[in-house]
Amino acid sequence: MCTAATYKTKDFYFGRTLDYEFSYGDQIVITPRNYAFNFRHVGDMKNHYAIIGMAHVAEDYPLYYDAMNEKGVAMAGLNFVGNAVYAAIKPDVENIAQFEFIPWILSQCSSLVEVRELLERINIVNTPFSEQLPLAQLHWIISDENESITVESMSDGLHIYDNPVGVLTNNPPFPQQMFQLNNYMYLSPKQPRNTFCENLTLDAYSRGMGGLGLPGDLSSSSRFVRVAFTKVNAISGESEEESVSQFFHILGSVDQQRGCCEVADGKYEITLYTSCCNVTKGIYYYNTYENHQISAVDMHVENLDSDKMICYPVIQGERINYQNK
Ligand SMILES: C[C@H](CCC(=O)NCCS(=O)(=O)O)[C@H]1CC[C@H]2[C@@H]3[C@H](O)C[C@@H]4C[C@H](O)CC[C@]4(C)[C@H]3C[C@H](O)[C@]12C
Repeated sequence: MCTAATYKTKDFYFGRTLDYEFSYGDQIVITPRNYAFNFRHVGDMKNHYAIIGMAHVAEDYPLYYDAMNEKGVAMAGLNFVGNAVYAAIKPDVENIAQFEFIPWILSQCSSLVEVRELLERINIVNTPFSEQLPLAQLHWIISDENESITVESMSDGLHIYDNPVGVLTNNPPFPQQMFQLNNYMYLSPKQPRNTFCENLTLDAYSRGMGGLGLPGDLSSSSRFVRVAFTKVNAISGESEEESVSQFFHILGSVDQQRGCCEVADGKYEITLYTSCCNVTKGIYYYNTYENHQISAVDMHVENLDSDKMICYPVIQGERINYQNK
């Protein structure tokens, strides 16, 4: 399971949890403007917008999971198992392999308006990266500071949905996820009033009772409602520290602890990492299951005119701040 969310204070923030039972070996990867992307079916792109995100690197190629570009567009791929279907190659369209989708969009779009234009000509195709790294069944959230969309490639074609709540999890398809929010419109951060029966004396005996009924389990539809409720009600100061901290708290509402979601005998899904992109400033923040300290990589500290990928290892291991030794 995975969850993605957007958040706006003074700057625009975008991030995700990546939940799985093992890591593919991830790094924070910057592809500067002159790193050549060799797209399988549409040829080479020698220069483009710079990109930073979490990726698995194979054959000197960044297989991004989530990323943003220097122009303020961000996107993430989340599992969509059993529903994602990629097309065969077609003439007169831009055939982009599933693993190329993030670089294709982020290398050339400076806004969601441009993303929508590019998506009119795209065909997401079923070309695998390699035998060892076959197709991943994903859907995507793409955002700038003004709007978000969800992209789902299914057996009946490519769907592009407005995503007015700015969150995404996994199955079922996005329209069903949005529809179920109707069931929770009574939820509120305020204390409830007794509308049950005026002749009964009912007591709001605990704080937080306006949220009674918010689903607490780890299923993707429950996480969708929970992170949506948390995100739309979350209040933060405008400073970078307050905003980043609040963003991690929002995704903390759907954090997965080892042992609570068994995926095979003795194998458990956990939140391997949580990311928070300051999309306005190009800073990639993250923490991991084993390291709660927030680490960051700022793309603008690097030479973004380079033609070589720049990689930073994910820092693991808890760093505990002893106060008396
Ligand atoms: C497993 C990840 C998704 C996590 C997730 O959504 N879990 C939910 C599980 S479930 O639905 O609830 O069952 C996905 C997100 C991005 C994926 C990676 C990226 O797409 C990049 C490449 C793409 C290659 O085709 C396969 C390897 C890969 C390196 C992918 C491996 C894996 O499928 C990743 C890491």
